[in-house]
Amino acid sequence: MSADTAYMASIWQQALVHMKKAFIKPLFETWIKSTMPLSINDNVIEIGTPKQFVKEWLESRYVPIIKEALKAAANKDFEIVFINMDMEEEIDETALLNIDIEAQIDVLQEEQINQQQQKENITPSDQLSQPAEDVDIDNVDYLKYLDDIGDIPQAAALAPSPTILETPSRPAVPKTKRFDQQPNSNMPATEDFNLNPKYVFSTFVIGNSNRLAHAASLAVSEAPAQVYNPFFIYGGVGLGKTHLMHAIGHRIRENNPNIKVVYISSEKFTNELINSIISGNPESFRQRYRNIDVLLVDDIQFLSKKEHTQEEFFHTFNTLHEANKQIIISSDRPPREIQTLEDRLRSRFEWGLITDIQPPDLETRIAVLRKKAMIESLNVPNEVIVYIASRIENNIRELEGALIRVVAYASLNNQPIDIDLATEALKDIFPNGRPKQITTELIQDIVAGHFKIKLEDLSAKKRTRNVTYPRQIAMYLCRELTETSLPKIGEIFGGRDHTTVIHAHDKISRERQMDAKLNNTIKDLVKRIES
Ligand SMILES: Nc1ncnc2c1ncn2[C@@H]1O[C@H](COP(=O)(O)OP(=O)(O)OP(=O)(O)O)[C@@H](O)[C@H]1O
Repeated sequence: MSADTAYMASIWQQALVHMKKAFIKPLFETWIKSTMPLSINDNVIEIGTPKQFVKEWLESRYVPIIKEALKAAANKDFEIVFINMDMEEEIDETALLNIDIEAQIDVLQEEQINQQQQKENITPSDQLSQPAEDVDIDNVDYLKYLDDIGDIPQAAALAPSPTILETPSRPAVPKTKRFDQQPNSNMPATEDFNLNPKYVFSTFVIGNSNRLAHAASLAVSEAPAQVYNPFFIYGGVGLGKTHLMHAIGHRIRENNPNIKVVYISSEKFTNELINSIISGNPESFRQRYRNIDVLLVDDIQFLSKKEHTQEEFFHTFNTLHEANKQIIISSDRPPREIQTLEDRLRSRFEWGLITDIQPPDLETRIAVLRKKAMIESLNVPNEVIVYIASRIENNIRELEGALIRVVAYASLNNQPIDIDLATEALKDIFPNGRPKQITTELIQDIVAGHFKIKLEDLSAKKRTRNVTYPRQIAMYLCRELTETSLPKIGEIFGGRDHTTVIHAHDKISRERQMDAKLNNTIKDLVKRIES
């Protein structure tokens, strides 16, 4: 054992002792014990995790506690880099998550008891001091409001109310002890707006780009208003935000059919508000949205510039949140980037959990298409699936659209689905025709050319940065763009171990999120590889 390794092992052992005290037992046993220290270098320690989702979960939630334990052990501050080791053993993600939820609920319950105790000590004068922003909604000038043309969405202005749909029936799961809210009784329980029966958890494909959003959505649906409230999901067009919101709505209703779940887009919210004002009955609107248990508002970015709708939504938000009702919001960008969103609304969105969905990697895009084909009982050859998935990167709606187009084309022409038919059916979308075969050799060639190094350097033993960096990028691209296995990639790059490939992939994925220049270089390389 080298001196560094011995030092690292000793620090980690001591840090574990601190963490054992800091975490409750089930959390320690499930999340921390499965990790291991990999390397230590000045003030950076690399910690291996058995799976990607463990890495993401630790990164997003427990870094401060682990850092504190390391500081207590080594008497200095460490930066932690988590590395997914992709271990073979199966880990039940949902079980881990549940343990986490249980632990959080314990903490929350404790907090609630503390708050209750504090409330009981509040003096009457304390209760009178309202926050300055709590404006009386009844004093809003609605004539001015109607003049405020910016509040009327163009295409859908004054649209009728959303259709009322039932959620698909599944035997009701007995109410868990955590889900102890009293459902609101002012509205029939069946009044669930627009929950699409196809958007459920079982049809949602989990990948690196949406794993955290999915895990948090599950947590919210199992313990509404108790873990993350509000829950804010953001991400680009067609990446599954609406799907996840509906899935939460369905799951909550499956667990308790009496819960009133309302899904609405922010445009419809605006339209309904305007309709209620025109018909002289704004109170009915307020009653409708303030007497529910779970409010799902999609595409909240459309409220930007709509001051009065924001005002109304602010009060709806407050009423529901104070009554301990769950609020779930989606947007195409994080709250701080929604222009002209009032600060008080923005800060409320930041009370809970904000999570994002990124564009899916190739693996996830293939899995989405396979799942879609399976659900619709479509017999689509793998090469056609890979062809579509490698061409549409940023939008799952478009990905599904392309698949449907190919299937329809085959059916109309009464031809079997193969790569030639797919090329023909999609020629307007992919004018370049047949896809080029992406090989590890092609990737190596393009990367070496870009970095002006010799092709052999990528598989040589050299460890200078001008070679290791391109090598890591090339390994990353081989993993992203080809279906070559990890050991095979290691072998191609000079007989390296598969853990080196995992490390390279992890490092470049992480750095590309923080380094715009690297991100652009990779996009550029991908374009050249695929063109
Ligand atoms: N991970 C996924 N697994 C399976 N299907 C998915 C996934 N993500 C998205 N989809 C599908 O892609 C389509 C678009 O998803 P969705 O409407 O949820 O996107 P969105 O992010 O809300 O987009 P927008 O910003 O346009 O509102 C839907 O048919 C949805 O079922």
